[in-house]
Amino acid sequence: MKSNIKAFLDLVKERNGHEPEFLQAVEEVAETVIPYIVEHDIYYGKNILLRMVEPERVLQFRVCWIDDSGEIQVNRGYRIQMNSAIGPYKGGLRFHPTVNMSILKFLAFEQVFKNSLTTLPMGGGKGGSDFDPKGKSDDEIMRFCHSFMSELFRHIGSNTDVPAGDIGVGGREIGFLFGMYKKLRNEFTGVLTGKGLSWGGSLIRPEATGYGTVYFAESMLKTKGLGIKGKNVVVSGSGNVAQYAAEKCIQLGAKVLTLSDSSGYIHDSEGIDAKKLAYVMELKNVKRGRISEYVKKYPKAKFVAGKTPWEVKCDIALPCATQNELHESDAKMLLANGCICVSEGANMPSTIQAVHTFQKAKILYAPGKASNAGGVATSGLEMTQNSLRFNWTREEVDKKLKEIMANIHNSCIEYGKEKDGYINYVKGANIAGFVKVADAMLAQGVV
Ligand SMILES: NC(=O)C1=CN([C@@H]2O[C@H](COP(=O)(O)OP(=O)(O)OC[C@H]3O[C@@H](n4cnc5c(N)ncnc54)[C@H](O)[C@@H]3O)[C@@H](O)[C@H]2O)C=CC1
Ligand SMILES: O=C(O)CCC(=O)C(=O)O
Repeated sequence: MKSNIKAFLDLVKERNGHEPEFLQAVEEVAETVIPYIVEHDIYYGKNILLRMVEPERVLQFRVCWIDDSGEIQVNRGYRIQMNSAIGPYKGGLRFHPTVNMSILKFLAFEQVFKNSLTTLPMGGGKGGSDFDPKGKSDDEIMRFCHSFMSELFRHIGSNTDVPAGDIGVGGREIGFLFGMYKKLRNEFTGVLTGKGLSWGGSLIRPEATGYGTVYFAESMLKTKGLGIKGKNVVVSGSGNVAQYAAEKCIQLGAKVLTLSDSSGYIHDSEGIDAKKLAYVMELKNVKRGRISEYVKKYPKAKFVAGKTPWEVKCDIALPCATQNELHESDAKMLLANGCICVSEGANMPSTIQAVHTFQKAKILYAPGKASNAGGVATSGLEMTQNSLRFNWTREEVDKKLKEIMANIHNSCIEYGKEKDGYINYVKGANIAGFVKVADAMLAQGVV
């Protein structure tokens, strides 16, 4: 078995050697899916995984825009259309200076499995730009988004490819992108999700990724007869996913101790309550400030510069910032401090070594493609509402989100339960995600 995995990874490495994040995401899937393929004749010998690691289409384009001082800026725009076997390409756009082909291909690859797990008819894609929104005026953001869409509009559509937000792309950016798409196409369709409520958005979409991550943690804890109430929770990040993960933890009676950004983390040993979280939301979403400012407002809290929050003692860890933010040494520290549950809000926040450390200790560990799927699932619900030209209530969407997260948890148990009863959520998510896409690819032939 090991030689099958190695031979496959060597081939992928040969073609994509300069893309470390993509190779990491592929390795994590290959470790569990290749043994499954070898044991199942219908998938064996058909190079299905080899087909799945090759994007159906890769788009790269120039994005020129004029900054507030009148200077012409040039960025790179991308869209990776990874797999459309079970539905139109679907996945977010990331605007961050670190964006490159490796990062977007890893995200698009993960998205294929994640979207399949939701049970909704969505293929996988991802895109974005190396544009850095930090420090830009609203006008500059608008000019950039308009320019970005003036090329992307040719390649997307409500039945072709439906982008949404990710790091650096929230409601403001989706608005500007939608405005330009509508102008160029002269049509009002659900081509993007994460839209404002008055122009086609869904209730709960902003909350969905963070809420879903906590619902998934609840399901995992339940397998041990435990709950979230009264637990100490460490959250990384302070953006969309982190904010709503923290909000749901607070609502369920847990104590949220930390939040972070790329400059460091804040530790509030008294707990971040709803009022303090409202301050963070204003700070991050309106003033677009740094998390370190929290300690000026709440001086009993401390700011730890240049570090991640994994050194803080907790029961539950929710990594909600970015890829590879949790290393093997962090995993060991979390275990030594008594952490029993890790539910990933971010995409691939734990390194492969950190994942193996959690699994060896047999704690509850969920990979992002399962635990953060609530965001894209609710995007799927937004697409449905757009097609129906109808809006569901907050309660209806939240109920559907809870059901979807529970179904994903059940799929992980179905495909990931080991002989000794340990639930390997990585194996479960990878195989359950793979089966649906692979079956569709087999049915559609070699295309
Ligand atoms: N927005 C969504 O619906 C979904 C997002 N995700 C993932 O969740 C993660 C966070 O995304 P959002 O909250 O949407 O983005 P955001 O732009 O709202 O927030 C990103 C957060 O990550 C922090 N961050 C970024 N780079 C960092 C670094 N190098 N070190 C420490 N912190 C860093 C930022 O300071 C910010 O707090 C990403 O991995 C994203 O791919 C996953 C599923 C859906
Ligand atoms: O809602 C979407 O389509 C995008 C969500 C996303 O980018 C993700 O799940 O990582």
